[in-house]
Amino acid sequence: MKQLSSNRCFGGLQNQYEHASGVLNCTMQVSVYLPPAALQGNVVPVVYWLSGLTCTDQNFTTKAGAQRVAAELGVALVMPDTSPRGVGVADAPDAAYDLGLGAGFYVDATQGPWNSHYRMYSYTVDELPALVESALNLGPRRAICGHSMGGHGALTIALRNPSRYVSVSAFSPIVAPSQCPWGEKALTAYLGNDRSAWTVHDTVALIEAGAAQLPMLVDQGTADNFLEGQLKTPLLERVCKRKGYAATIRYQDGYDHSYYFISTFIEEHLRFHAQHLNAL
Ligand SMILES: N[C@@H](CCC(=O)N[C@@H](CSC=O)C(=O)NCC(=O)O)C(=O)O
Repeated sequence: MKQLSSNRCFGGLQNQYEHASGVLNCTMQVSVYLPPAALQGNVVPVVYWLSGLTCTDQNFTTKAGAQRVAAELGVALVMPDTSPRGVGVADAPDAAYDLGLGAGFYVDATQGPWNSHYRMYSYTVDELPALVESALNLGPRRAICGHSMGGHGALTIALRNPSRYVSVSAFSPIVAPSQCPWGEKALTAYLGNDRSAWTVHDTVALIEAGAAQLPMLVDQGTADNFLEGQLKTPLLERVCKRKGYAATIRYQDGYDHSYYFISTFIEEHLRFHAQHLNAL
């Protein structure tokens, strides 16, 4: 990994790196916060953060204000980009914000022209942790968290890989991409028309199918413009109740979809993850 920048932050370091990705077939950027404990030579656990539509590795890094609590708790934060990038990487024909660049949806595309680069599921689950954790001496204890499209990514990735993550949390996640316009558009493009291929990338469908329990926290703002049409949190509440899945799902009064919401509650999410990361 080539270091692009490094800034002292709450006694730790906020770094940005560039690396070649064999899985995505392009060069990627990733931001990493190293808490003071890591700089003192301790092997610290990691919270992976997955961002939403239009984001890069920089949105959460610069807007969420997560570093102060990560420093206190002694956890590293890893913030990847949301899609492959660069020359030859396909984008939506109309440069739409909800498909292509900035909108990888954390799936491995099987359909052209996306399938030569868009493999964000394998990148997030396998390639990135292997690279970052060995290069920076982090882990192996991990938690995963995300927002909106990234909340969908965090939930589906954790549900499919419960042995790799001790806990999962999400802000305003797309809980059922098979049942909303953002998800239907992206999953059709990346995975094709056969909806049976979509179910492993749909939180509600995974829980319906009996996914293993792991500690799960979800926060959703009541003033979020996307709640009714895209995020559909009640579908998650209903499937959890029906299947006896013990998730904590909270509605936060008056909060919208923005990083102001995330910055308000990120401390609670990091403390939730630290409780499980340190229990091992
Ligand atoms: N431009 C779009 C909406 C884009 C948007 O709100 N992106 C969110 C994530 S939405 C779900 O994945 C985001 O995180 N934006 C970056 C930020 O820094 O706020 C529209 O106008 O509808």
